[in-house]
Amino acid sequence: MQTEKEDEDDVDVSSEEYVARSDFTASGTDQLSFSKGDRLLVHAKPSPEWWWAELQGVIGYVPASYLRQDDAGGEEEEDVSLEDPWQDEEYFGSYGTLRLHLEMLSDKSRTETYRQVILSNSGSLSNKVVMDLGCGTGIISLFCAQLASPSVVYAVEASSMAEYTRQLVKQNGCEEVVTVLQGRAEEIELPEQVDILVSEWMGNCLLFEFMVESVLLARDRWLRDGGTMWPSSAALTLVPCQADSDYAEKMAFWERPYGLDFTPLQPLAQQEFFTKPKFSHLIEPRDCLAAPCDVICLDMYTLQVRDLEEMKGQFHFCVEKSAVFHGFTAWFTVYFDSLEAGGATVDLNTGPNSEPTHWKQTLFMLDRPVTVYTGDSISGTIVLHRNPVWRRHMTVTLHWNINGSTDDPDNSQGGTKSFPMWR
Ligand SMILES: N=C(N)NC/C=C/[C@H]1O[C@@H](n2cnc3c(N)ncnc32)[C@H](O)[C@@H]1O
Repeated sequence: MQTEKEDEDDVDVSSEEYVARSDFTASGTDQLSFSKGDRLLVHAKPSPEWWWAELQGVIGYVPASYLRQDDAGGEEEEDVSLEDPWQDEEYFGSYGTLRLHLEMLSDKSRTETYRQVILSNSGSLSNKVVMDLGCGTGIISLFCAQLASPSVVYAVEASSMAEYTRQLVKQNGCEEVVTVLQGRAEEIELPEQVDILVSEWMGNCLLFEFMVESVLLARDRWLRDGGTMWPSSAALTLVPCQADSDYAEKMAFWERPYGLDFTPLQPLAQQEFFTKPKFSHLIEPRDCLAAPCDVICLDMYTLQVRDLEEMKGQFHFCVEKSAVFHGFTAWFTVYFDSLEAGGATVDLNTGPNSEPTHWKQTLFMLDRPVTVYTGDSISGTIVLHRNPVWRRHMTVTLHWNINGSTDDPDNSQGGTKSFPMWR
C-alpha cells in the first residue's frame, strides 16, 4: 500500500515539482505508480535513483530517471539523456547488425536443437499456424517451412534485420509459408491466433534482456487455448565451484608481480572484477564441487510477467571434493514438449556436461574464497530481482551457509552477495 500523506505540515518546503516522462508501474509496496505527464511533488531525494514523491495525496518511491523538471514553457526540452527503461534503441540497434546473429547462428548446439525440435515434430506441424517471436534472420521459420508443412509461420522481428529476413525467406523459396512482420511482438497485429509460439528468448543467466516478457505478452494475446509454447519450460541451474584460474589471474596476480608487493590493489581488483557476474565463463566439470541443483523452474504456460519481478530459489549442496570454494556458476536448460502426446521432449542444456553454447555459463565470484571439504554442505538461497527502472536488467543475490564437516573454524561460515546485471 502506498503511504497516505498526513497533513499539509508534512510537505517539505524544498519540495519541487517534476513531470513524469512516461508511465511507471510500482513493483514494490513502497513505490508510487504514475502516468506520463503526471505532476509529482518530490519531497526528498534519498538516492540518485529513487526519490520520495507525492501524487494526489499519495506518497511513495519513484524512479528519478522517469521524471523531468517542468521548464517555463511546460514544453519538454529536448532531453537527449532520457534513456528508455527498455533501452530499445540500443537493443534493437544491436540486432540490426550481423554480429549477434552470426554468433547465434554459429552456435551449433543452439541452432541444431531448434532444428531437431522442428524435425521431430514435422508431422504434427502440418497445417499449423506458427509464430516465431524475435525471428532474427528467420532461421527457425525457415526450418519450419523446409522440414514441415505448417499453413503459415508469422516471423516477427522488431529490428531492421526484418527487411533482410524477407529477402532470405524469398531466396529460399519459403515466401508461400513464411510471412515476416517487422515490429515489436507486443505491438504487431496478427490475422489469427497461433497454434505454436516458438522463440529463442533466453539471455545470459536465462533471463537477462528479459525478452521473456515479450514472449509472455504474446502468449496471452496470440496463443490459442491448448496451443504449444516452445520452449515449454526452463530451469536455472547452480553449482558451487572452484575458479582457480580466474582467481589467480585477477586477484593473486597482485601478490608478487615482478617481485613486488602490489596487494594494496587487491580491494580495487575485488571491486572491478568480482562485483558483477562474469558472462561467458567456461566451467569444467572438475570445477564443480557438488552435484548441480535446479534453483528456479519456469513453466512457460503459467508464468506471469509479474512473477519476473522477483524469483527465488533454494539450494543445498553436498560437497563432493575438497577444494577452494571461489563462487557459484549458473547456466540454464530449456525443454521443448512434443506436439504428440507422449512424444519425446527435446532439451537444450547449456551446462558444463553439454556441448558448449554461445551463452557458456555465468560465474558469481565470492569476496572471500574458502576451503571446503568433502562432506561439507553449502545451503542457501538465490534471488533474481528485476531492476525496477532498467527493465532488461536484474540483480542476483546469493545467500549461503557452509556447514563444515570438520572443526576447521574457517569453514563453518557463510555470506551473502548481490551481483548487479548490470545496473
Ligand atoms: N536469445 C537472446 N538473448 N536474444 C535472442 C533473440 C533476439 C532477437 O529477437 C528480436 N526481439 C527481441 N525482442 C523482441 C520483441 N519484443 N519483438 C520482436 N522482436 C524481438 C531481436 O531483435 C533479435 O533479433
